[in-house]
Amino acid sequence: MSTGVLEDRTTTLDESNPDTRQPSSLARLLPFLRPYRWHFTGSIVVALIATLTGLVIPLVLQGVIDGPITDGNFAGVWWPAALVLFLGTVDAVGIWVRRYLVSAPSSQFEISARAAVFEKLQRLSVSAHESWESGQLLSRAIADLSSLRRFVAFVGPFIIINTVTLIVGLGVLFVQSWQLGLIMAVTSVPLVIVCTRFETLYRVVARDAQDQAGDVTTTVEESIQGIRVLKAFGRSAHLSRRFLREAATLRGTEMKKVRYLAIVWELIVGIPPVGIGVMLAFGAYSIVQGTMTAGMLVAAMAIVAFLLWPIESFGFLLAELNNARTAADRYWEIMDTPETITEPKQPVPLPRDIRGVLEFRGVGFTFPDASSPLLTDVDFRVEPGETVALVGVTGSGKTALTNLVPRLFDVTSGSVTIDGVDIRTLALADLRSVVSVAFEDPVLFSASVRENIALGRPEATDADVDEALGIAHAREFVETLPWGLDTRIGEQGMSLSGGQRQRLALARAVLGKPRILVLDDPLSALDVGTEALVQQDLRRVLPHSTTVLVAHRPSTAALADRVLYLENGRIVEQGTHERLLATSAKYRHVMGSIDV
Ligand SMILES: Nc1ncnc2c1ncn2[C@@H]1O[C@H](COP(=O)(O)OP(=O)(O)OP(=O)(O)O)[C@@H](O)[C@H]1O
Repeated sequence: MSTGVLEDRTTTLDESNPDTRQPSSLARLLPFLRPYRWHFTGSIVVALIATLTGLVIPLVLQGVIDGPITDGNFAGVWWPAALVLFLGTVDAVGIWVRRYLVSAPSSQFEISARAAVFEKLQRLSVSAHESWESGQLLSRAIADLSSLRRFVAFVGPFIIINTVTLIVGLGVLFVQSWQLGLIMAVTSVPLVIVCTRFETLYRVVARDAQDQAGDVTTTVEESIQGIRVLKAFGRSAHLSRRFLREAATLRGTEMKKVRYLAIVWELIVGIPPVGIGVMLAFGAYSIVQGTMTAGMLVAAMAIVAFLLWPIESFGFLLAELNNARTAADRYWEIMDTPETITEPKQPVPLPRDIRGVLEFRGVGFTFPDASSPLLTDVDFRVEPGETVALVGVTGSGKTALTNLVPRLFDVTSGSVTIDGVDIRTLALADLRSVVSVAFEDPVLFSASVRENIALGRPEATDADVDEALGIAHAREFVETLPWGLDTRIGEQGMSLSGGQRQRLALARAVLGKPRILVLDDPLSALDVGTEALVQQDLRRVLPHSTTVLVAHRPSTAALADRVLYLENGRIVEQGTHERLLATSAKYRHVMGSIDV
């Protein structure tokens, strides 16, 4: 896959001007939370009540010191002690209720956002997928969404809770003694400056770290998928070095994050004691002067001690806020990718009793990232029951042409029609219900043989599946599998040979005798004997469909009623296989016949 887009994406955040980031990427997630708005509001209210009860304790302390203790009345301590116990219980219950209220909704948020990104990936065109590295997609769909869940469950609420706690605490301090409140407020100014600066710096490294984690995921994923090639070519060590290099880069960025965090923590933890010292000195002086009671000073100190955690937690909360913002930016980069293969606004219904006349009319096609057209003025018509083979040198555009029929790509000029209807005006589900495809590289999923074959037609009966297996000459080997049709194959199941996989992909394509069949060199991995057997049966079923068949071998081309010879994206010759063999030197060359 291309790396260019990754490079583009890692630089979408202009480091010199961090404000180029979409400011509302987190706010755009609110619709996911709307169904649980009362849970989240309730959890914040409960947490606020629980936290603010803690602020009452210093006032109780003041009452005890200036009252019963000063008066030597020990019996007067019981009620305040019971009150403190009650406030502590309220705090503990509040913590539990808050967690109870947010845990299920925040997990549900993660699931919904992940489902939305998965659906978006399904809707995105093949070209969009080709422009993203798979690891980047994985890290966005998995790690970034976990970071967002932490944000909605914990970080976001606590930014609100701690801010309110600080404001209320400062207010109580001002009411107690405006001088002590002022000292505390002045001490907060450097903290605000530190936090703002930290926020700006951390945002850039947070983005780098998340992109680099995507690179590492890509390398791991590629090394697992390509393990055979890597081993066969002895390149495992090379990939290990790449992995270690990327992991080291990521480690460097993570260490940078830790350094920023350490500095900010140091300042956040270090600055308040200066204020506390000044407050203590002022308080002691005031007590001596008789303008403040000992209880007032103890209460003020207890309030400041109570506010230390909300202050200190801001370093961590701001770091998490930035991780979440970057995660949200990266999430919306996927969600905002334009969908190029779209449903028509008002789909034309499929013609009743569809015949399956497939026509390419003046078709031109250029890949989205290519500078010149691949296909030019391609005109041909395939009648129902007819089989047309596409032949041409490698890279001449045969696969690209077949991809236009199920709209994996859209034509850039001209049109492709089925029974005279432009396929772009049909609903995608309708189009794909009449077009069946077998790709050159047969992809099987982690599922049973039956599920793999009935992928496009889940309603297919056992008899349909059996017939398709028969046509692809796959019945025998499927019967030898441990659980027959129910054997799990694909990535996490039984390994099959290339020819077996290809036959299952062919069975999947011919299942239910589709109106239009697109086969990209479907027999290339079969031995000559098996190929001959499959061809015999294919010959029997092809007349039921309109078939476009990419052929590299004479035996495959011979299945077709007509052959189109592609050169530089144009059809330059056409006729029956035999006629082209007899008349075209180019054709004979491509078919591997000795030129005469
Ligand atoms: N996604 C893409 N973006 C840009 N160019 C592409 C893309 N996919 C394929 N190409 C280029 O388009 C050209 C035609 O590719 P295509 O796969 O259609 O050839 P083909 O005739 O089927 O070849 P083969 O016989 O080797 O299968 C090639 O030069 C290929 O590099």
